Amino acid sequence: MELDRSVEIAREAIAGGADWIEIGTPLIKSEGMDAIRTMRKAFPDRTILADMKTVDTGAMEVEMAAKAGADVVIVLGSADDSTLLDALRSAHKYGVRLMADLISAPDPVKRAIELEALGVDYVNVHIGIDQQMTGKDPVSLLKEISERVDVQLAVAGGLDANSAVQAVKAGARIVIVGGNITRSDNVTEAARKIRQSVDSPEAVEIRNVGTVDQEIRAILKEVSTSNISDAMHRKGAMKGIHPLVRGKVVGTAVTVQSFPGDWAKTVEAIDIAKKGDVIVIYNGSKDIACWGGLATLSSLNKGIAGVVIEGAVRDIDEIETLGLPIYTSNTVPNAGDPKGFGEINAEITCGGQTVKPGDYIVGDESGVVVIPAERAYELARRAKEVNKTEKRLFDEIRRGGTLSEILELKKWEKR
Ligand SMILES: O=C([C@H](O)CO)[C@H](O)[C@H](O)COP(=O)(O)O
Repeated sequence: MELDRSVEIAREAIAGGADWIEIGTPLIKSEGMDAIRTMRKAFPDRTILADMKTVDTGAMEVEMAAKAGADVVIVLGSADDSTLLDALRSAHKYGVRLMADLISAPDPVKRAIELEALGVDYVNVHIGIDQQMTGKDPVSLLKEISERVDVQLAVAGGLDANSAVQAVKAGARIVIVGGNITRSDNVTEAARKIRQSVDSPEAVEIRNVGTVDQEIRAILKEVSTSNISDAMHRKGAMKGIHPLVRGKVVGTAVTVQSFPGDWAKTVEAIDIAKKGDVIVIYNGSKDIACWGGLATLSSLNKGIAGVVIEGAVRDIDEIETLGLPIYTSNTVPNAGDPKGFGEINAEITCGGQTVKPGDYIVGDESGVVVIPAERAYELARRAKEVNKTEKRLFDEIRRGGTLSEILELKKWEKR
């Protein structure tokens, strides 16, 4: 099934204008050389690129890929020269071309010059998927390398219609696109967009993604708390906190440590919070409210994005009319008194999660997740990848079949 799905995705990508089919390393690891054989058979006229990521026994791995039907084989650029030279001998013997991949090479510019001298057919300027999640992209490196070598350059690393144009302008002859085509819910359309932008770069308007914070917020608005929790290896979700008023919340935390029934700090936090912040409160009592309608209206006046409370809320009818998204563990009619104990913007625990001021908080109909500020960009990007994969799966299930069939659940159960 894994292979059937890949063939189908490749077919849809070709319909959108893809020239080459790259067989990615994960598919090769999962299915072995059969992945190459199957693609060769399905697409006899296409160039098949086998991403072997060979780091040793260059000759043997190139031979295997060539005999299975590859036209171009990827060897790691950071492999020893002896591996590259033997891979080249094998490539010449079996009539395939060699692409050296600069992924994680310590000095990629120097290595590109060396690889050209060794005689590889292509050098791939590649930022790996994990590196992409930390904000790296291949285009600036590509510019630098293209000024120093004449060998044909390929580029890969999270490219979309926008960055593919920049890559072509920076000197790429081959544009390798993975997730932005294969995980799309409309593979043909996604491939067509990339094709158009590569063919007519002048027609593409280069968009500005803004500050890192703006980019994080924009991505988090697109994804769900479930996507984020998956990206965090199932962590990050608050326990026992549920949506009270419908609506999505994305913002940075202003934290409040307060004590049962004491609503002074919870309300003072509204004055400290800035537009777009989320107030996150630990109150410690599910039986006395520390938040109500007047606090909610005050929050709306300040542009606060939402409120998360481990504790109790009252004035629910008013709050529903006001519409500020609130997540809480309980509702009661009775409030306590403003005594002034507690702290604003200290590290707290809310819903079983540690929350620091400035952490990103996302709430939706499923609940609330906390994203540590120092990993927010990476986790937002990873959540976006989860979201893309799910969209693709939705599309496949809509065509018929079931989730376990499509994922081959039985095959991948732990043994
Ligand atoms: O080579 C790749 C990666 O290392 C996993 O094997 C990808 O095919 C390559 O990065 C292209 O995919 P995207 O980065 O998702 O465009």
